[in-house]
Amino acid sequence: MEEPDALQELIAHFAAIPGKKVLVHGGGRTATDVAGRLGLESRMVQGRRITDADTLDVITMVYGGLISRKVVAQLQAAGVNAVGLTGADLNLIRARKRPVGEIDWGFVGDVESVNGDGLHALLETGAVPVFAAITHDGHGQLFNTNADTIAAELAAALSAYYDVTLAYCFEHPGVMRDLNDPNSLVAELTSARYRTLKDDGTIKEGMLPKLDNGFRALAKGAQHVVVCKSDQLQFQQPQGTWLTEA
Ligand SMILES: Nc1ncnc2c1ncn2[C@@H]1O[C@H](COP(=O)(O)OP(=O)(O)O)[C@@H](O)[C@H]1O
Ligand SMILES: CC(=O)N[C@@H](CCC(=O)OP(=O)(O)O)C(=O)O
Repeated sequence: MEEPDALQELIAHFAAIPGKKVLVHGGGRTATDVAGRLGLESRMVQGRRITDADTLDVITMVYGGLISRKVVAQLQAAGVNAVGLTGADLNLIRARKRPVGEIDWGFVGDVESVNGDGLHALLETGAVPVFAAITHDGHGQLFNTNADTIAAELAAALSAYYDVTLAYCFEHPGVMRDLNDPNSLVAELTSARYRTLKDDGTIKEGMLPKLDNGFRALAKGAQHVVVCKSDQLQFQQPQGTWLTEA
């Protein structure tokens, strides 16, 4: 979403999806860039950003401001009636501070609950919610929360109202056996196969939170989970990697 051309393409494909839809975005690269320009160093541990008070201000401005507004404006230009939200809006996503163990992540929140009724009511008005990766605790504290996790929690909550497909989009056709071979797509991924491919190093880095969250969403009721390229989004049966529980 942080490359203008890729964003334009994603917007066009997202706009073409029939039915009700929700978009979740991060913006970690831009947050790191803006923080650096303000003299703040960014530190990631286990893929999560250590978020002190200054960093929380930056991510609130970048995800909830700059990126959210740009995405909403481009969706409006594509004919999608988008509304930009954080988890604090309409009390949609509550979280609690990630407990301090060996590491204190600062203002990083783990999702506690999703206001499914509120989100369902919003979707039924015809609005298309666009979520920044920000949650709140209900007592005035905002949190930085991983975007893949938010998408999984929203998909699970919405599965009580709709037949939900959770799609994780990125630059490859899906989970690959070899990232340099475009013909090595893993079309179907069971949790057992995931463990094997993780253990032998085939699946790593940024793909791990997508798949961990994807399998959790399936276990919590989401009907379908796919990892794919954004150009597959408009198809009813996108090509990509479909997660299955067995
Ligand atoms: N087996 C795999 N198949 C596809 N992508 C993989 C695999 N293993 C690791 N990855 C990496 O996961 C990345 C996706 O995660 P990431 O870039 O962190 O996503 P985002 O920033 O959109 O959350 C890909 O760019 C790719 O480099
Ligand atoms: C707690 C935590 O790490 N939050 C992420 C939220 C952004 C995200 O998840 O999205 P991208 O991967 O697209 O940046 C972060 O600040 O990087």
